[in-house]
Amino acid sequence: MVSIVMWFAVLVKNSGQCFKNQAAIDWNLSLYILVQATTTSLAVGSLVWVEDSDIAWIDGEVMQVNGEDIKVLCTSGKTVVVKASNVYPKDAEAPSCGVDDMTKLAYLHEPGILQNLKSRYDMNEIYAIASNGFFQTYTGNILIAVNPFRKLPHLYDSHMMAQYKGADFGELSPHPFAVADAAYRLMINEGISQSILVSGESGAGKTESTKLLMQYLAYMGGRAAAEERTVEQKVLESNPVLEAFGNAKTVRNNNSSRFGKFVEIQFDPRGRISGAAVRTYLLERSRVCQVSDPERNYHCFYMLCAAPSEDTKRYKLGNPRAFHYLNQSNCYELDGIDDSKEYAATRRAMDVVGISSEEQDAIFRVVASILHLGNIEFAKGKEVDSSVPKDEKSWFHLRTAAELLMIVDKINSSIGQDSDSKFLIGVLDIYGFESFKTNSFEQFCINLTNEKLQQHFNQHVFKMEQEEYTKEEINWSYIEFVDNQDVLDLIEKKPGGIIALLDEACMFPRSTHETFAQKLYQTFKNHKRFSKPKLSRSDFTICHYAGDVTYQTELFLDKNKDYVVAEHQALLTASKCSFVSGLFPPLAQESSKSSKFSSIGSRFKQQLLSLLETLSSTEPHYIRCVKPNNLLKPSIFENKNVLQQLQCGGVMEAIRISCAGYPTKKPFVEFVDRFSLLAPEVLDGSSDEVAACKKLLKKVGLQGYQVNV
Ligand SMILES: Nc1ncnc2c1ncn2[C@@H]1O[C@H](COP(=O)(O)OP(=O)(O)OP(=O)(O)O)[C@@H](O)[C@H]1O
Repeated sequence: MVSIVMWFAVLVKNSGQCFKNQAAIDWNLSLYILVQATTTSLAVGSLVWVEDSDIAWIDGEVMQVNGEDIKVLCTSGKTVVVKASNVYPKDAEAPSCGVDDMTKLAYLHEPGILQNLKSRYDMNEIYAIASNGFFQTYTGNILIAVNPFRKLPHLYDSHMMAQYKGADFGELSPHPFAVADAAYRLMINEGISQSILVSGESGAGKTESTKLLMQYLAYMGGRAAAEERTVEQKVLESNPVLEAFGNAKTVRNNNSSRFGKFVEIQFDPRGRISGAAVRTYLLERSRVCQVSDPERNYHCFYMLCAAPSEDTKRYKLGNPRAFHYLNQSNCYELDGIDDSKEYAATRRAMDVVGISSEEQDAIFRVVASILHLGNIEFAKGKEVDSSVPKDEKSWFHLRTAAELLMIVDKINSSIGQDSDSKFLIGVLDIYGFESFKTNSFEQFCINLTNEKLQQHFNQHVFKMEQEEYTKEEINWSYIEFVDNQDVLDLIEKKPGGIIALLDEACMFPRSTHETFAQKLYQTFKNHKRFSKPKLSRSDFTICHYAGDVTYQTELFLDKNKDYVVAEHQALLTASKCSFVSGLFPPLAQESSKSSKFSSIGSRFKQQLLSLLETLSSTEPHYIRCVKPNNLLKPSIFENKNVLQQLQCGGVMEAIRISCAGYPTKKPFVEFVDRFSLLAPEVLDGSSDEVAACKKLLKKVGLQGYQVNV
């Protein structure tokens, strides 16, 4: 028998005190118990989980206990001997269909969570709650959404929205509607702005979840149809417009958003939508000029090529195969998608959003020009090192170039912001943590975002736990706050952080990625979150909260530089098309040399700062999207893949934080039910559940529990 260390903390919540605005959840006595099991007993016959190289965790039965060595017969038939510290107890009573709220699991550990998600997924139950949120406010909960890769329309129809309206969180199955509903009601009842942070890797389902949240918020905050387009219609229709210009087929997702976005929905005091704003982050610009097989460029290019003939004639377009920016890849069509229909739908959505037909024409003219620009070939010029466009056609096309996502400005001005709005619900759809074989500047920025959001999450959860324990007079002094400030300092401290050093390198003409890497090695040689991989001359590794990532610096300098060549700027500013000239307003004359330098890294850092400021004034809710397989197919749940995403999404870290406190909560009555067999005499009928719990705990002689009544 291995040592038993168990903590029991029995908390009592006085009825009414915690559920101010909640009527339906009947916590009756409002009592619950927090139980922390740091290690558990292992005896012959115990059911356990052991690590497995193929499927991450496999279950089995303990055959022999030999000190620290445990012999386990796995369900696969093989026998393994493992260290006791690597063995986790399996709950023999866990329902085979899983539980929708994982805080109800008897053991809140990695294999238990994985098993629960898998059993649910096998039954098309794609949502589950992880991490014990805070019942007082319903914030801090994490909804896990596993991509079904199949249509489940019954989950999202108007009947479903009606069901979630007004239902208490936890009363119905976990769902994005439940999260949106909780956020909406908290906003109305408490007058506090809310945010819903949706993250996950590419193809995990962030955009789909975001759309569901927006759909629900529009349903709750919509007004009766007026003669004009309503704000919520505009907000919803901004999605297809953004997708047309900012989404593309990649190997990981046929409709991948190549930018992050924060949609801020503003409400009036009566809870009706009164305005909205979209903020976007880090559009992948390089895709416009460079696409690799079998990916596609942004959808809008193919749509325009498939437009009705009067439009294609006007824009002098035709077969996408004729354009260099599209024919670098052999993929032109998408399964089940008709680009000509998408073109019409995008035009309709632009109408709804309030983009006039002249503006639409200007936008599509720019899109067409980009395709033509890509076909310009250059010939050697007369002067040394110079080149000239090969022919007249090329000169014509050179006058029109633009940056696509400026469309966002148009959407924002058209939807309109409500400057009087006191509260808002923000929905953040942002790329999750990324770690590939090669990681460049984009991954660096994405991972910085995730570090910042993780810190925000940690602080929030920790603060809430602290408040909860203080209220219950539970001693929490031993709970350590996990902080990742050191990684953030490493990346963004000014002066001296990686971004600052990168900016410095970009300003210095003789810098190369190698000199930049050398500078990093020198500066951070003793930093515990930084290392130089052996055998590499220019890579560096950061130890992120979600794991180590090695970055290749080759393109860091080029990708960080952000300027438009002065001559190009002048040319575009002079455009007779006001849409084009508006994209490149003239620069202020007096700007000094240093302020002229603008870097993507620093600008992104500022954007993040402002995002975090907004988020800090809100109560956060979390949705972690999980992609169960890389084949984008239904019914395949790859354990290792999922586990890695749970780690990267901070789910495991969140659970670790919870485990630092009291991870498992059970009502008193359940506790007595489950453990009274240890001392059946406590159920003598003379005492209530609280007293029975106390007697039980005393009887079994456990140390280290707290009872607060
Ligand atoms: N709830 C869902 N029901 C049915 N299918 C879904 C659901 N969520 C996602 N999918 C499928 O998965 C695809 C990818 O989802 P989505 O575009 O939302 O991913 P993403 O996380 O936003 O990816 P990226 O970061 O690449 O933009 C969708 O096009 C859809 O086919």
